[in-house]
Amino acid sequence: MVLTFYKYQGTGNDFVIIDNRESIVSKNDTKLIARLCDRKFGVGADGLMLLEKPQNDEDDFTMVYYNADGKESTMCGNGGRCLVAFASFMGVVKEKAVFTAIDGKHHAEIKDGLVYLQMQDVSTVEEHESHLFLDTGSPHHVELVEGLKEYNVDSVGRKIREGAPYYTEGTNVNFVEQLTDKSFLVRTYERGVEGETLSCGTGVTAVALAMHTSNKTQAQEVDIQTLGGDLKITFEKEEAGYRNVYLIGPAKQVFKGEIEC
Ligand SMILES: N[C@H](CCC[C@H](N)C(=O)O)C(=O)O
Repeated sequence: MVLTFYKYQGTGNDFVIIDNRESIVSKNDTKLIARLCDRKFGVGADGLMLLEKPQNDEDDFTMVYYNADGKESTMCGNGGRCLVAFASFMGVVKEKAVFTAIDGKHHAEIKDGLVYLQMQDVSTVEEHESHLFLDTGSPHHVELVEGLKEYNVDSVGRKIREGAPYYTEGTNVNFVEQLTDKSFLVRTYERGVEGETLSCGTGVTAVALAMHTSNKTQAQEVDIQTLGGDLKITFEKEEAGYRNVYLIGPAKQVFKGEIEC
């Protein structure tokens, strides 16, 4: 079968996207999905998304996300932004979108060439001695480090991801360096890619909320620099946690292709 796919990237986090509204790809074909994400034997990507038919009247579409290992995973923030851009490119939506992903309903808007993606509310931010932990649709361990540019993200990130208390379930690991009173540099070891990615959307969202929780910033609009580009996170602090959390940034189509599979 010849499969048409689209390659997108959001601040360097890259994805294969397939319009699967006619169910050409079976949702549990782990082997095919891992092959498509393979950077030597396939297209190559950090993850893959299927654009699926909506499951209810309010939604425009459904998002299904897979890590590069071919297994369905939790929410992908950069992937969600890319899927909204793809849905607009395909004429499924104009500049506003409502869709359901594994962590629930999301509203999004394309404005001034950027995709604004509303993330789920976050009710709990765990504060530990050396780090913070929270779930922004995917699990995130967040720790401040010095000299982040030279830091060995891959090996230290892997140890944390595999060790206590995460073990097999794992977590994403975000290393942070404060730049100003409302901006940070972030590098992320991403679960399921099992390596550093150029950026991680749910990760930078977690960092922004963690830095606010630990009083490193009082701002409710935080700028994050990643190796793949710049993202902005806006949010409202409420009694217990955070709401109206938005992940804002670019999402670009790199190429369209066909692959025999
Ligand atoms: N690999 C992550 C999901 C994708 C996260 C990242 N690509 C993002 O933009 O949020 C996990 O298994 O938790």
